[in-house]
Amino acid sequence: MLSIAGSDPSGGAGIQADLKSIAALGGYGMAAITALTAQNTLGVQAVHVPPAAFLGQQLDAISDDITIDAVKIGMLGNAEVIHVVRSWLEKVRPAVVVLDPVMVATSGDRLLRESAEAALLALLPLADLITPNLAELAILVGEPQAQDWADALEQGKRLAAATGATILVKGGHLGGDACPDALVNAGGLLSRPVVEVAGDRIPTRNSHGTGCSLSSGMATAQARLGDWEASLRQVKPWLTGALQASSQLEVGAGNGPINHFHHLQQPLAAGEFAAALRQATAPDLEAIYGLEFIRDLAAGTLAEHQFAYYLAQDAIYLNGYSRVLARASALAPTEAAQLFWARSAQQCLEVESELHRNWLSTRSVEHVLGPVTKSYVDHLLAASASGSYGVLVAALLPCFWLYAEVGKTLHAQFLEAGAPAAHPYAGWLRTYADEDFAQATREAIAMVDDAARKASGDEREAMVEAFKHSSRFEVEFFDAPRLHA
Ligand SMILES: Nc1ncnc2c1ncn2[C@@H]1O[C@H](COP(=O)(O)OP(=O)(O)O)[C@@H](O)[C@H]1O
Ligand SMILES: Cc1ncc(COP(=O)(O)OP(=O)(O)O)c(N)n1
Repeated sequence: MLSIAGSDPSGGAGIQADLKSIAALGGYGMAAITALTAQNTLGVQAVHVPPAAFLGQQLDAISDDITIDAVKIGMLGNAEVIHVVRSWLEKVRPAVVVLDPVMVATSGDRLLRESAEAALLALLPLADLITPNLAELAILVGEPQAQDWADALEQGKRLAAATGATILVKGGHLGGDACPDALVNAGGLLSRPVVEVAGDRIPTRNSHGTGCSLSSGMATAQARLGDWEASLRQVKPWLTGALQASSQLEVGAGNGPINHFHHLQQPLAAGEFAAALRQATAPDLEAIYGLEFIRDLAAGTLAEHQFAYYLAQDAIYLNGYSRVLARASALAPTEAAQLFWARSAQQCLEVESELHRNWLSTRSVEHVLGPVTKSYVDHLLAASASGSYGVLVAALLPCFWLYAEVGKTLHAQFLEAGAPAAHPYAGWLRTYADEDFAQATREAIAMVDDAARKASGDEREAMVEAFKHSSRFEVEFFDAPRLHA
């Protein structure tokens, strides 16, 4: 499979996207470079088109030696380059030619000189499949850009009639929840003149290189299947999955790339997921240490009514938390995990009753569900209703992890200060840094890590989200006495 296209050094579009797409769909990728761009996810900063004759040499070097099953043509840059590609196509006549008439990047930067549009038009009849986006389709038929899908299909029909090629009309730049694509050819090449393949619109900014990836994916699939409809039915779901999984990549600050290899997920090493969660929670841990409540608790200057509010909310929270722990036990995949979560649920209830017995019985405080406690428990209940064991235990983890870390730090500070007996919260600070709880926290982390290693990519993403939400609630929970006591 040969891509004749421009280079995108940020790896999202151009030949870099083409080679990834070809490999992802099982082809062997080759690339003849038409132009160099300096671009990233924010836009194109510069374009350099090397002498067109050198492109001719690249193309000849490939076709003189290697059988080419299919060609995808992308960015061409100028009329001289188009001329070289045209001569080479006429000479070699590859079995499959897909032409993505790249003119302007989504960022608005030109990738084809305006003066070369006529030369591009003349190249179109040499293609088997042309894959314009809505703006390119409009230019190629010399009309204003289609405002809806029906108009786009009509323009596709006119371009098919003018070129004799099959047109892949793309719904990427339409609004709405759906994102259809359609093959258009009235010449009897398809089962119907318009073959539409429906698709959901993925709500993401990471659409850099979708057009490149679709066209090279279509060329790769067509070389194997010899059927445009079957090719689109294979490539479109793959592309949708790549858009869906694009957030896993976190490349750049603008329109990021799609995740071409989403279906070949790398197995996670033991501890890798937990390490990523630890990193994700670092800002929340910092935020907790910066809270007035924590600083005053450590210094012994915390107002008693705030402490009492915290204890009362903790008791209410632990009751809800215990129920969700019991649900984790019910969903657990192994007996060891089932036992661990069930034991944790029981211990949680014991801590709750200890709170009432030893800490709350002597204080006058309202036992009313506070707003943060409610939101936090609601979030845990939603995670438990998700039906995913991984998502549920990821949501449960920050209560173990952040509490254990904060407890260890406050306890160490208390000891460093000589464990002053006159400290008003000495009794409470001594209970922090309990080794049994630290051990349970290590086990909970290992259980979440293990669940992530067995989870699908989507489920892992949902686990990270659930964990981050709970982690944020931990900050809010420690800050709630200041706001609501
Ligand atoms: N948000 C999205 N969700 C799902 N599919 C999309 C989305 N954006 C683009 N696509 C798909 O990506 C491919 C490229 O479409 P498009 O964005 O219109 O082209 P280009 O990248 O050339 O501007 C098409 O298959 C289109 O349906
Ligand atoms: C070198 C290069 N070629 C093509 C494009 C355009 O990519 P495309 O997939 O059409 O869409 P956007 O990346 O513009 O969203 C490019 N940017 N660079």
